[in-house]
Amino acid sequence: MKIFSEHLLREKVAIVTGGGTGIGKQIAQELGRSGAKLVITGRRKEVVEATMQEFLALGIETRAISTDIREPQQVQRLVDYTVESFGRIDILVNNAGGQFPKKSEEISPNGWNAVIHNNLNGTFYVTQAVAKQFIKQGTGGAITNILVSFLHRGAPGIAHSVAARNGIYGMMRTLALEWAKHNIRINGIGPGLFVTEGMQEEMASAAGAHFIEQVTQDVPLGRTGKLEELGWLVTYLSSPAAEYITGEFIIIDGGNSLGRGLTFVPY
Ligand SMILES: CCCCC/C=C/C(=O)SCCNC(=O)CCNC(=O)[C@H](O)C(C)(C)COP(=O)(O)OP(=O)(O)OC[C@H]1O[C@@H](n2cnc3c(N)ncnc32)[C@H](O)[C@@H]1OP(=O)(O)O
Ligand SMILES: NC(=O)C1=CN([C@@H]2O[C@H](COP(=O)(O)OP(=O)(O)OC[C@H]3O[C@@H](n4cnc5c(N)ncnc54)[C@H](OP(=O)(O)O)[C@@H]3O)[C@@H](O)[C@H]2O)C=CC1
Repeated sequence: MKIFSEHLLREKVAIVTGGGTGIGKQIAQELGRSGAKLVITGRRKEVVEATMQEFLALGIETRAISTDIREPQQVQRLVDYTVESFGRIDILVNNAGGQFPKKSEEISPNGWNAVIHNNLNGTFYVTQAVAKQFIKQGTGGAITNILVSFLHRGAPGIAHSVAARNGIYGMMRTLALEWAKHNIRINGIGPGLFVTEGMQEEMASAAGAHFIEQVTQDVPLGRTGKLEELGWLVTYLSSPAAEYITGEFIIIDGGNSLGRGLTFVPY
């Protein structure tokens, strides 16, 4: 379904980290269908290049480059490549990330650091490099961080990831204040359960075959999310329609984080 005009983001240039797979791919596609030129990135070159070919076939102007967001030099290369390709940057989606489920008493120091480094440090490196380009351009820009629905509630089994995402949340609120004078907006969204290959490999395989069914039972709207629903939300936040929104966190989880509600209903 097409919600937004193909002209909404015309002449805008967007970087999507982790844009070769799953949620990032769908967000990139929706930004592209709304007129943005795309640079998609991830560690696996063959994955981002295959996705680029799919987007080019849809008529979306796309470039792909491999980047490990944990490496500041590679991140700067991503920014330089985007500016060389399209002349500017207007939109950043920090989607790359993830974790492995593990009881907290069993997470090794190295495992803890790996998840913090990938999610929190990596997101800062990309955000800082792109914001410097926004400031240089004098155009402002829109940044959206893909966080998790249980950011404030907590989630047993992934303490490292919840800690890292809360770190991003604190960073995001601070940068919204610091960079408002440059008209840089920075927001976050918290997806509930969206079925992707990555999610199934990392979460469902560790948590058991019924993980998805079990989580879905707790979702008031009775289903998992559709990937395009994330694409629409990020497109909105990246667009002029959201020009007065910054530092905000929006949960998109079918009501899952509301819990089951009161068991007593007064009617
Ligand atoms: C209700 C809603 C639920 C929704 C929940 C959310 C779902 C999602 O987020 S879906 C996203 C799916 N994709 C991912 O999660 C990607 C996951 N992978 C990564 O992000 C990275 O691979 C990494 C950060 C987890 C690890 O990166 P890396 O630094 O390359 O890892 P190393 O191999 O060097 O290992 C370092 C350290 O971490 C331990 N470790 C790594 N993976 C695992 C694992 N799967 N299980 C257990 N431990 C792991 C590894 O053992 C190392 O520690 P030491 O052994 O102590 O050296
Ligand atoms: N699916 C879900 O239900 C939910 C997902 N999320 C979050 O949404 C995001 C996308 O998840 P999803 O699409 O499901 O899973 P994926 O595993 O498909 O997405 C992770 C993406 O991030 C990229 N990536 C990971 N580490 C790095 C790195 N160091 N440098 C560059 N790219 C990296 C991966 O590419 P590569 O391996 O090639 O580097 C991959 O494209 C993640 O941050 C996830 O935690 C949040 C809530 C729920």
